[in-house]
Amino acid sequence: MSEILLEELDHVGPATAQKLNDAGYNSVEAVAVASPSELVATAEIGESTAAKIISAARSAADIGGFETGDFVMQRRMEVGKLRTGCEEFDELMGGGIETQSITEMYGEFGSGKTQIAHQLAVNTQLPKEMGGLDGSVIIIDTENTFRPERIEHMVAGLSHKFEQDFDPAEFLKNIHVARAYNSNHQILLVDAATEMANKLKNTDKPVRLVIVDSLTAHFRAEYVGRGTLADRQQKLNKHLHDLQRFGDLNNASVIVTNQVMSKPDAFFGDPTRPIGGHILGHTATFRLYIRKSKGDKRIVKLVDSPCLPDGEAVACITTDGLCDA
Ligand SMILES: Nc1ncnc2c1ncn2[C@@H]1O[C@H](COP(=O)(O)OP(=O)(O)OP(=O)(O)O)[C@@H](O)[C@H]1O
Repeated sequence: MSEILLEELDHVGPATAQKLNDAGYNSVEAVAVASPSELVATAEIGESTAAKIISAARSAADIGGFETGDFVMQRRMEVGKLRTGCEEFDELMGGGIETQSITEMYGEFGSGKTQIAHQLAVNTQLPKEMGGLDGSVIIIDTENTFRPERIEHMVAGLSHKFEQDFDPAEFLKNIHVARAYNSNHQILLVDAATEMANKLKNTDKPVRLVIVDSLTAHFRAEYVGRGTLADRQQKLNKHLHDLQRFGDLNNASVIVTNQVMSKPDAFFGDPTRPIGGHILGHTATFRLYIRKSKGDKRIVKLVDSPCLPDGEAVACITTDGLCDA
């Protein structure tokens, strides 16, 4: 990320910098990739000023351009796989949840998205030979669903599974949780996450997982009605790009949850369509549709992945956490 502040750009005075900040454009990069009409609408500045600001931001920003295939290959070779605790689920994902990718879990209320997210927050901390990423975790919690007790249960579950004494307190110490109070706050927390990740970068527990649970709840509550759809998608899109960048820079997995509409008759179209619609579909690299089955069983369906066949896995959610059915 560039060290240059917005107010240091040509054509940006303190008042405009403040407006841009309030609208969620808090870095030179964010402005550089915005469109003039976006800035006009959100920061209340004229079209020609907007264009000048964007052009200044583009010259100043540290925006990645082209890179050679061997470099891309090298980065791909560093991709880690985070095991879920359920073998069938891991197989479905080609060995586990990938780092440097966004994995979206969508499903109805109570389908188990938050439970799986908790389990991944625990597993990430395990050493690689146990299926973890030897890292720490950042959770952006939008609905107050993080439960430290569940982490304790799941760590106890791992102790049974690996016949080894894991200390739940140690696991809790490596999970950094922030409540997001609205969508703008949620977007800003990715910057805070970047700061945290930079701090932990050279420790023995660098950040290897970021969870946004729920990705879409605030956006859905704040942008109501068809007229606001474009704005909502634009903001969500920016947020997802920030998250993807975070994943790339930190070799971290990004998990986002998304509730699907549960009252089919109240909406148009397929009731199981996730809320973010098209933009989310194209940005999330792996999309998992989670649904409840009999008892504690859950069906995990992989939907359009770039390099894996679509398919389904059955997993169980128990007090000890996620396990084989
Ligand atoms: N301690 C536990 N032991 C066993 N199962 C549990 C436990 N806690 C929660 N569950 C299971 O997880 C379900 C809740 O799942 P979860 O909160 O992950 O849903 P969600 O998909 O995140 O829903 P929402 O969209 O409302 O956030 C419960 O209905 C229950 O079946």
